[in-house]
Amino acid sequence: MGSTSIDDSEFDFVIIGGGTAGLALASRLTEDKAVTVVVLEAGEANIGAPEILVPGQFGGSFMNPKFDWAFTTVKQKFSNDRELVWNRGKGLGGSSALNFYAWTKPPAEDVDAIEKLGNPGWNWAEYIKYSKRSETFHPPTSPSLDAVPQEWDASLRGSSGPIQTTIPFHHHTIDDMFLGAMGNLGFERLKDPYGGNITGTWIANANLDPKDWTRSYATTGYFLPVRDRPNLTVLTEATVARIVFDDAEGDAPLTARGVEYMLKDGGKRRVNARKEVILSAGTVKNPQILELSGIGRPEVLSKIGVETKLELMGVGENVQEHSFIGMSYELAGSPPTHDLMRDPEYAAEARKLHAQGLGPQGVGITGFSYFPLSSANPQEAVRLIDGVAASLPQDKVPGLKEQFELQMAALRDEKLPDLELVGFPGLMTALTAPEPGKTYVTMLSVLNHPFSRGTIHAKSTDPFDNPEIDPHYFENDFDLENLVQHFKFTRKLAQTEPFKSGVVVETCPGPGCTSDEAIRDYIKNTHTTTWHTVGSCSMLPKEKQGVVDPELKVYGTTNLRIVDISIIPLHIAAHTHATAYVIAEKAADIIRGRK
Ligand SMILES: Cc1cc2nc3c(=O)[nH]c(=O)nc-3n(C[C@H](O)[C@H](O)[C@H](O)COP(=O)(O)OP(=O)(O)OC[C@H]3O[C@@H](n4cnc5c(N)ncnc54)[C@H](O)[C@@H]3O)c2cc1C
Repeated sequence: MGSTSIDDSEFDFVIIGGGTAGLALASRLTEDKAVTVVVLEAGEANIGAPEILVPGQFGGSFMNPKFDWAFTTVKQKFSNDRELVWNRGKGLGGSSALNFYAWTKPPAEDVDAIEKLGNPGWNWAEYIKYSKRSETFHPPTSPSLDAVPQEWDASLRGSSGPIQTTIPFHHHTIDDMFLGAMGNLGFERLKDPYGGNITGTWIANANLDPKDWTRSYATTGYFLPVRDRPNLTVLTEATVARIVFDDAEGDAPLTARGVEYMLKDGGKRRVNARKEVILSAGTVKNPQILELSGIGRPEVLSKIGVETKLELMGVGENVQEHSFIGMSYELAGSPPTHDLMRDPEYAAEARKLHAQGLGPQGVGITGFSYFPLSSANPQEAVRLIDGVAASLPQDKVPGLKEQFELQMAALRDEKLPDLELVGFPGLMTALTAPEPGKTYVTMLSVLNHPFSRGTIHAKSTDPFDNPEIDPHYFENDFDLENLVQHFKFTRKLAQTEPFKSGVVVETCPGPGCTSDEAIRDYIKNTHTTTWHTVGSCSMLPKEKQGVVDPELKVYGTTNLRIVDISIIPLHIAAHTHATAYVIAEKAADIIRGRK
């Protein structure tokens, strides 16, 4: 790892972005000693940083430029003109260094839908094969197992992959309340949600290494064990400005020869690619890098004064975003939660205990539930589903019709989830301040399959100028109405035992928020990114506004691929960390000709 010593040198593969997928891919490609790889990462190495490694600090490094890009969206017309902050991981490991440790996988149908959109080989069977390759699951043992009684199906888990996963040892009272009340409302408790069925309630695993209860992520799992390979070079604080192509005659495909990158001091450098350039800079930055390289929508490129080398209408389009709202409740009897960390003495003691593999720092977000709209409110589900079917702009954008058909089929399928509810052990809503000595639960409602589509485009030729992010939140009314149903369902849950006796009062938004208009306003004023944005470089047929083909190659190029979650063309009901590794593992096989 270094900073400036690779000027003008040549590598077989140049990977842009040392994040989740980028590092995983670099590690797999350099298993072949004959292949050389360089990874260029805009952020710092951050190796050994306690802000990354020690769990239980959810959001603790948000807005810190060492760890967080802290992007902002443009004003959101349907969210009361708010500009939302989008935290995304910066530095080695990317967002895997910043995330909240929830290790989840999608329903099989969501992955199969990606194949149905024109991507042979991107299905559940392949997903599970590559997901197993990326992980080592550590079954909990006593005393963890006594604290959180669990069943699991070992056949669904990996046993020798780089990312360590387990069940956090800290037991939450709120999980008993939440999952107990869901059970009393008739929702099934799943033995193991990692086999393609997630509908029901369950305890999630976390990407924690039980050896010392620290974060297992792309850096510790994929990079550090191989950092001394002579064929792997990783350069940090190197911001890629653009990909450099050979001049192509007429409509001949473009061949990438290397990339230009900028050092912190503004110095411009170049590195060359013998075989391929691979873009793994994430959903937000990939479209900007393509556009600065002359690939994208001509009207976007001409606006910023970049000559169009390759017209590709899908670049920066089809952006899909999970968004969530929280509803907070004060807990009866103040059982321990993350809230106690606000007390400096308690936090210091927690850090000491963590060093011994004990205490609340090992806390995870574990109580999860996914369920269809119809089981939240059958009458409203019919009304809303019929309403959205009638409202969809079927032919406006190429490729959307097929996506919406799959989304409608999923909405009408009473076995598939449309709602996600997660129990966060602590106050995670911003409108009310926590009171000393009191503890809280925040029920998080997550929109998984939005119908609104956003855009992300470069707004200047300066690679340090972040792109214009416009997620078009709630442009399709169904997305808002779906969250209204989430909200009402959470109120019903709070009236169900044992949740009911476990809480004193709803603190946010509070019992005064009752009319549909007030609920909508609360959602618009408080919803936030769930940090899982996909789609800006969708894997779809080119005429459907695809950017990459099923081999992840950018249309109209001979040797430029995209490998990260930006290629997901239709959002999945899962947090996206595990899926980023699936994409990288599969990409490695595609590139090595082993698929
Ligand atoms: C706050 C937060 C919480 C989350 N919580 C969870 C969770 O609990 N569970 C879960 O499953 N998922 C979670 N996620 C989502 C998950 O972590 C991400 O979806 C996943 O890590 C994305 O991987 P990626 O490879 O697509 O992008 P990233 O990991 O973001 O990698 C992109 C990399 O490219 C670098 N880069 C960008 N531009 C340039 C450039 N011009 N030059 C060089 N390098 C560049 C970035 O710095 C970054 O390192 C969370 C994400 C965040 C941000």
